[in-house]
Amino acid sequence: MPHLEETLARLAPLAFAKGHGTGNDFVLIADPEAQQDLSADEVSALCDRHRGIGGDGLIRAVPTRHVQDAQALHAEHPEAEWFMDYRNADGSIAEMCGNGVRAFVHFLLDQGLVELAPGESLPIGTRAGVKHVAVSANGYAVDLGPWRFTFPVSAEEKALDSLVETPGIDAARPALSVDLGNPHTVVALQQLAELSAAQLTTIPRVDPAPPHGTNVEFVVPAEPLVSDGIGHITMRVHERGVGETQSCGTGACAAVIATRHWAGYPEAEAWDVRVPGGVVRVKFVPGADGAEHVELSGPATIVARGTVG
Ligand SMILES: N[C@@H](CCC[C@H](N)C(=O)O)C(=O)O
Repeated sequence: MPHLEETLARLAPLAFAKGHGTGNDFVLIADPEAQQDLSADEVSALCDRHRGIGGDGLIRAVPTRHVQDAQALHAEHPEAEWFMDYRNADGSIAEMCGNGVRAFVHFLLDQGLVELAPGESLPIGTRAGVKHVAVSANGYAVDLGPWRFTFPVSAEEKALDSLVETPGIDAARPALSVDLGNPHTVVALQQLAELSAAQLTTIPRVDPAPPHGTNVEFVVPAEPLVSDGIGHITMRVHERGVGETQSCGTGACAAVIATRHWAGYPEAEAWDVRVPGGVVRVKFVPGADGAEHVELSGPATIVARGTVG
């Protein structure tokens, strides 16, 4: 791998913004002419926290029509003008990012690349299909579409499909896998003290190992789980391709999906997920396709704009 400083120097002058959603932070790049298809080394250099800009991921805003592996999506959904090209901090590609897609729309608005009237939603192309993002009371809400258990589970089963070993947690714990376009493995813990004790500086060992890796969420349900119609859980996450992050939007949805299943589908109009970086809200909404969709909402902020070099 070339020296990090040389990699960054070659990219100069590259305009970027830095943003986050509940502390899940991103380097954001506008690429309207599709001239910045960055290599894994370039992404990890930009995301380096000591010698780069720093971020859990990098998001390139590129017109969908210019993205080679999104041609089918573009043909089917020409309305999704902008594509969220999401990369983890290590340069790997991820299919979806819930906090990222809110930051992405905030960035498009900030750069004057789109307009979003109150009550309207903006269709965004992603590797997990088209997602609609609208302004919400707490920032932005994204319809992440239908979700599924990675392995089929009946509503009656309190299913657990894998075991997760984590330093700081005494024994391997059972977990449930959820697919939100990207992979998740949710581990239920009983106590907040156990959640704090988990050491997430190394990758939790998931057995059987998911073929493309996974994001691992550790979740503690509140007692009572639902109060005043709102479900409450606390979560920490180890993200694939990154490490522990302050928040993970798709992870929060996976954690709610698993918790609701384990709890026998209690009535709740929404779920608040407390993460180290704040709170995101998860709702189940009927989709136009007849399937149950999961909606994520929360803040998105731009903290800086600059140029590499
Ligand atoms: N932080 C994101 C998820 C980012 C991608 C993830 N690390 C993966 O590899 O699947 C979110 O807010 O959803």
